[in-house]
Amino acid sequence: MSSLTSHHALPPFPDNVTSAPLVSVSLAKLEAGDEGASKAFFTACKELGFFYLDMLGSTLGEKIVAEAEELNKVQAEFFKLPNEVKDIYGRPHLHPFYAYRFGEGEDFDGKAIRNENYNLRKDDILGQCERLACHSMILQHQQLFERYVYHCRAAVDCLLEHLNTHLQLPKGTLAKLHRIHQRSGDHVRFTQAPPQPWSDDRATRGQHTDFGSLTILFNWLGGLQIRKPNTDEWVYVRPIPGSPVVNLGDAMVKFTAGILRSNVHRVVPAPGEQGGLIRNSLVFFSRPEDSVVLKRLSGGIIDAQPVSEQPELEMTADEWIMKKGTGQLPGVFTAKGGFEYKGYGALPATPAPRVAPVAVKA
Ligand SMILES: O=C(O)CCC(=O)C(=O)O
Ligand SMILES: [Fe+2]
Repeated sequence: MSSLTSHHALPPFPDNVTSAPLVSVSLAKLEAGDEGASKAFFTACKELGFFYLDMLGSTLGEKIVAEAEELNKVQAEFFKLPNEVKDIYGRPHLHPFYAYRFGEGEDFDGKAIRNENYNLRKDDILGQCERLACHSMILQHQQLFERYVYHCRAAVDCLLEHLNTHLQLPKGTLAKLHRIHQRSGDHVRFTQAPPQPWSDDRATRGQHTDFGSLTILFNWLGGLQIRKPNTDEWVYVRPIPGSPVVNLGDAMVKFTAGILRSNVHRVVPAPGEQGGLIRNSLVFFSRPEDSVVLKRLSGGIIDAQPVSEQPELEMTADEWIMKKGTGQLPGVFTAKGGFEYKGYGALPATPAPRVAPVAVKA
């Protein structure tokens, strides 16, 4: 596998930092319906909401790994474009969310730097909407993007099917909420952070849960941290060649009334020697279809989850993404059916559009 990835060309992730206890789940085994792998996967989705998806030995998985390596080169090329060129594709003028964006920082010498990301939506890539303007170098790699989207979605569909089974939902329940050819907030994200000193402020502001369903994240360097459940302890996630990190987002918590976990995480400078390098990560976010209302599903083991008297924010996936993605819903949404606002500033002034009873994790 090491020849399939470029990790060997980078300084190693240090051994002297505590790393996150992510289990490894084999995609090949899940594809083959292996019961042990499926159980371990479901446990990881409930307990941590993060795991490694080992792509080795899966034809689909190895394609995804090879394509991620190619896209990693494309993103390095994209971020090298002059700032004024990248700004053409920036938010909010191009789009409030599916666009280029940067936050300002300082390098070790106090020089201004950009921490950048660029969201490319699935519906643009697959020609399912009027395409947002993008640079010609993105268009030159159209086929690669298309293959990547189809392949990541095939892996996501496999995971959703296993979840569907464990949740004892009617066959195809989750699949029907995530049809690839319907409009949704699925997107590919390029990210880049230059070497920079630790900043408490940036670390705190960066804490988040993902908004959607399942995220497939390729890391080449450390820097991703997760907060261990029920603690204030942050631990680094060690990058493993050929095994992207998969995590669950808010939608899965809402659909399952808190059975599944969307864990808080953040990105900080890579530890050790790796901290001297530009850090890129490549993210594929899957989301429910735009028109799906984010609320608990009926059926299977979800029906046994308690219902709280507290009102729940209830809106479509599209509304949720746009509000969360543009800072209108501060705070994180984790496993207990509610927001955590601590440390995230003031609550939004206007209440959310609709309310419904909230489900609280047992
Ligand atoms: O860069 C990373 O490792 C994680 C990025 C992330 O959490 C996100 O973009 O939501
Ligand atoms: Fe994230």
